[in-house]
Amino acid sequence: MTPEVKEKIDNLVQENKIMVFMKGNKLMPQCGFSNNVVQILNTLGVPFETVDVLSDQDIRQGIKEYSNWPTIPQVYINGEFVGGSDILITLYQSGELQQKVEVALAS
Ligand SMILES: N[C@@H](CCC(=O)N[C@@H](CS)C(=O)NCC(=O)O)C(=O)O
Ligand code: FES
Repeated sequence: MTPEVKEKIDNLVQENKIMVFMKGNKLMPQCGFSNNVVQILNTLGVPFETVDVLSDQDIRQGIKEYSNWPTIPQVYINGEFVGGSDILITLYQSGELQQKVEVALAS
């Protein structure tokens, strides 16, 4: 990943309390895994930003290196990598995601 791509990702995860790297966008997810994440965050009713990695190959590859995580989607909360679809589902079901989000939005 170039320094420019790293800086772009740094800015995205620092400027948005909940940042989602996904395929497609909120209104039209282009993959079921990305759709899972969007549906969970919509259900929680929290504000979140998204980046469509299908329209930015540098970010698509860069975010995997940045997070040391091989797949999309990737969710960041308060600048911290939380996980992909499976992890979000688990955290949502246990109530931990609500907690994390509340802490992040209050900070
Ligand atoms: N088990 C993963 C599923 C995500 C996944 O397998 N993503 C694949 C297919 S969308 C991926 O990102 N492949 C690499 C790529 O498309 O760049 C999760 O929990 O997020
Ligand atoms: S785009 Fe095929 S599984 Fe995500």
